[in-house]
Amino acid sequence: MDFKKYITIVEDYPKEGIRFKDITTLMQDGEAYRAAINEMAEFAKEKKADVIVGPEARGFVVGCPIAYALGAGFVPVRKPGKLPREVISQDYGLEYGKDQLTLHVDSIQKGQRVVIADDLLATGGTIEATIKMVEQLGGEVVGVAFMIELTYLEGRNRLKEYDLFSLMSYS
Ligand SMILES: O=P(O)(O)OC[C@H]1O[C@H](OP(=O)(O)OP(=O)(O)O)[C@H](O)[C@@H]1O
Ligand SMILES: Nc1ncnc2[nH]cnc12
Repeated sequence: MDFKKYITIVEDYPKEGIRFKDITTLMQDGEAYRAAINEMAEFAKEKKADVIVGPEARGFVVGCPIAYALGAGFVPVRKPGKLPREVISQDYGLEYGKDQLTLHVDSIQKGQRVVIADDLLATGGTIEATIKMVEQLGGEVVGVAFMIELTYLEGRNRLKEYDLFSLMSYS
């Protein structure tokens, strides 16, 4: 399937100079959404993932259906103040800002095989911060999966040690 035809590019959003890749037009098409998730789920299955970890908010849209397809658990990574119990946290930078991510301390068991899923890889800051937290809890990151990779931001260079899957890329 030509997934790119379902993505809408929005110029200068949320800041001037950013070409925003909007996945909502893919999600609203049932066939395209299912086909995209199925391909990502196939990768996670090959990696024998026990748990899928996804960062708020678009990582939920991608990570939850992958977890469901595999019968694996889903663990949310959230922005500060959103998880109700004890968390670990990690600062990170974005293509258009700076933030912090958090993860429940008891969400990953030592030695669990973890695939991290998100809609898009830009600078890699979000995923790098997520990986650090998963590893801090003793999880083994066996793969990282994205719908979209922005190759010009070279996020992949920060993830050299990890098996990376992306459905489509923009250069
Ligand atoms: O590779 P990076 O430079 O870290 O950028 C990619 C991240 O940016 C977006 O999330 P955003 O923080 O905008 O949050 P949202 O999913 O809540 O919209 C996107 O969903 C990725 O998680
Ligand atoms: N260009 C972009 N489009 C959509 N989401 C993003 N997250 C970071 N950069 C992005």
